[in-house]
Amino acid sequence: MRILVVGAGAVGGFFGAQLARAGRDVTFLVRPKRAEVLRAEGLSIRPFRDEPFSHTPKTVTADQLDDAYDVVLLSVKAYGLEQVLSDIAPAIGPTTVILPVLNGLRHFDVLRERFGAERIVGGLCFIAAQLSEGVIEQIGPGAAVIFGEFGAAPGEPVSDRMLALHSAFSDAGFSASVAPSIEQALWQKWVLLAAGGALTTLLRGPVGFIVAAPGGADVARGIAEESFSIAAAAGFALDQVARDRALATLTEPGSPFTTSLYRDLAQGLDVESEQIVGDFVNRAGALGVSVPLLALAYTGLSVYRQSIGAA
Ligand SMILES: NC(=O)C1=CN([C@@H]2O[C@H](COP(=O)(O)OP(=O)(O)OC[C@H]3O[C@@H](n4cnc5c(N)ncnc54)[C@H](OP(=O)(O)O)[C@@H]3O)[C@@H](O)[C@H]2O)C=CC1
Ligand SMILES: CC(C)(CO)C(=O)C(=O)O
Repeated sequence: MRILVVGAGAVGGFFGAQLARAGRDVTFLVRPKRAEVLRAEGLSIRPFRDEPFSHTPKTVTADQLDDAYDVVLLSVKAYGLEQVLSDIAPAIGPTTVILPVLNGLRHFDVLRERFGAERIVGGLCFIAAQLSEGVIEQIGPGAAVIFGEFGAAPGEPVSDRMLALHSAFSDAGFSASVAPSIEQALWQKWVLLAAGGALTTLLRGPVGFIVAAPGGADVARGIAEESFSIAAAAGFALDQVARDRALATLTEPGSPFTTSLYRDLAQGLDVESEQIVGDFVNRAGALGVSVPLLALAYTGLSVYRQSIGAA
């Protein structure tokens, strides 16, 4: 199975290098500058509490793409998606599966519109990683990619292409699984991410600092409850186990938990606030759910984007 990983940043670089190290046929679609760096230095990965490794990646730039791949793993930031739509077009054939692991949900409609719903599968990842000084560093435990066919119900037989994807992604240094319902899995992750992203960017620190500050744990619980309400109103209520797990993540004393949204903001970079928090808040409005804390966080992120000239 030929896999094209689009973007060799924190997420694409980590999962792509792990897949390549496990012997899978992986090519990275990168922009010319990144291609140059990768040619000179390779991809250096520092897994969390594990041996660092380097990989010499097979790379291609958009102008060199001339045939279809079996799987296109999309791992760019949301604000890079527009450009990617035209860049990847030559890689998309009649049976290509496009597996995006971007955060949020908006990109699925954009991809369906451009490449046809039949080529898009649901996907998400769990990892805490960053690219700094040329090294992709996994900064917390656990790495997982979860995927599934849209519309497949729990208990239904898994489609052949999901079985093939599962086999291609298995035993490669991270967890890979087919979700019983990818819609539910996407919402469950969105709740954790939007709540965690809103909380850590609003109060500007990791969960451990927030819950140790006066009123911090109340804000965390308030944001979690607002987030649970949006998912429930949208028809994707989290079960008690998932709620308890999310709440524990957002209120654990001493926890270093942040989010990619927070880490980007802390480094003065552009943030995916529209896709992660804005879309969430707007959906709450459309569903008649009151979310004052999430809305406040969204306002703060919008001010931040103006301050860095991104909006
Ligand atoms: N980092 C994390 O811990 C997690 C991130 N995510 C999500 O994963 C997605 C990717 O995030 P992340 O990996 O952190 O982001 P990064 O910014 O680290 O990586 C994105 C990469 O995409 C590349 N890129 C952008 N446009 C193109 C293009 N047209 N062609 C080829 N490459 C391109 C950039 O390359 P260039 O060098 O050319 O700019 C960059 O290396 C986001 O939606 C994020 O929210 C999800 C879970 C955890
Ligand atoms: C859910 C979480 C926090 C970890 O995968 C994430 O997706 C992110 O930081 O972007």
